[in-house]
Amino acid sequence: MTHVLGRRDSGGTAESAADQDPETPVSGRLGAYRARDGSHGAAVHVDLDGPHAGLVVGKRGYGKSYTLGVLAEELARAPGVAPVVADPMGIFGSLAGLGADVVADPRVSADALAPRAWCDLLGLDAASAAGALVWQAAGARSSLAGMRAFVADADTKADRATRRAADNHLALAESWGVFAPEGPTASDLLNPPEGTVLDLSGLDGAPANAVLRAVAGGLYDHCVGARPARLPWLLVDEAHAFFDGIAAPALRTVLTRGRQPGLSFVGATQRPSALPAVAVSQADLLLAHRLTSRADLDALAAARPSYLGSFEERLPDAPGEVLLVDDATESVHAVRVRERETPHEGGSPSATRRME
Ligand SMILES: Nc1ncnc2c1ncn2[C@@H]1O[C@H](COP(=O)(O)OP(=O)(O)OP(=O)(O)O)[C@@H](O)[C@H]1O
Repeated sequence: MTHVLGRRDSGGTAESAADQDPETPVSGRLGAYRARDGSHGAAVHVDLDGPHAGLVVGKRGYGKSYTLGVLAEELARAPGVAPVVADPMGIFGSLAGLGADVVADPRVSADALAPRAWCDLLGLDAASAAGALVWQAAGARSSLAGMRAFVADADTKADRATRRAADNHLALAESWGVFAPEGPTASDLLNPPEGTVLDLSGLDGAPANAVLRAVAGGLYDHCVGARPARLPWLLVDEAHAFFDGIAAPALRTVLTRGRQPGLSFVGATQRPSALPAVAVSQADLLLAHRLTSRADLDALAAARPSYLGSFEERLPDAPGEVLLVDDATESVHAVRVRERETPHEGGSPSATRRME
C-alpha cells in the first residue's frame, strides 16, 4: 500500500515517477513511513500533480539537501513537470545523470531585472540622483553594456559626479560576470524535461541573488503569461541566503502567488527563523528533519500553530528522517526518506573520508 501526501484524496496506490500511467495523477516517491520502533511501513509518495509550496528544514547534516535531491530526482523523471534547482553549494550536479542540464556559470539578461531590482541590487536609493539614473537606464536599455552607454550619454540633468557614481555601480555589476544578453529565458530553463540545475557555487551573495531574482521572476511571469508545457518547480537550497538578499521579493511572489499559475517552490534551510514568516505559513508541505534551536522551533510553531501539536517531541533524531506536515490532509507523518539514486555530493567534510 502506498500513500500520496499533499493531495486531499491521499489514500490509494501510486507508481514511481518513471513509469506512471498518464491517467494517474503524478507523484514522486519520497520514502516510507517510519514507526515509533524505527521499523519501516508503507511507501510514501508526495503529490507532484498540482502546485505546492514546500519547506525542508533541519539542523546541519541531517539531510536537507539530500531530501531536496530526492525531490529533484522524482521531478526530473515525472511527466509534465520540470525542476529548476538553485544550487548555491554546487552539490546537485549529479542530476545530470538523469538528464538535467547543469549550468556551471549561470547568466541572466540585464532586462530580466526590473528597474527597481537594479537599484536594490546595487544598493542605490531610487530617489537619489545616481539611483534615478540607473533606474532610467534599466528602463531604457536591455543589456548592461547598453545601460552603461545610456549613463555615459546622459546629458544635462545628470551631472558628471552622478554619471560616475551610476557607472561605478554598473561596472561592479558587470564584474560579477552574470549578465549576458543571451541569458536563458524561463522556457529555456524548462526545456529539458529533466530540469535545470543552476550551479551558483562560484558566485558571491549579491550576484547569486541577482540570478535567482531574475530566474524566479522569469518563471513566475512565464507561468502567468503562457501555459507552460511542463509545470515548473523552483527548488532552492540554503534558502535563507536568498530570503535575506535581493532575490527575496521574487521569492515572496512565487510563494504567495505562484501556485495559482502553476509554479511550485521548495526551499531548504537550516534556519527557519531567518525566513520571513510567510515562507513557513505558505508551505503546504513542511518536511522537518532534526531541529534543536529554540528560535527555529518557535519560528515554525508561530507560523503553523494549528496542527503542529506535539510536533517538537515527534521530530526525528537521525539523518534522513523527517516529520512531514501535510496541509492537504491536515496531518503529520513520520517518514524515512529514501536513498538517492544519483550521488549526493553534499555532506559535512570528514577527515576520514578524505583519506579514503
Ligand atoms: N535519506 C537519507 N538516506 C541516507 N543517508 C542520508 C539521507 N539523508 C541524509 N543522509 C546522510 O546525511 C548526510 C548529510 O545530509 P545533507 O548533506 O543533506 O545534510 P544537510 O542537512 O543539507 O546539511 P548542511 O546544512 O551541512 O548542508 C548525507 O551526506 C548522507 O550521508
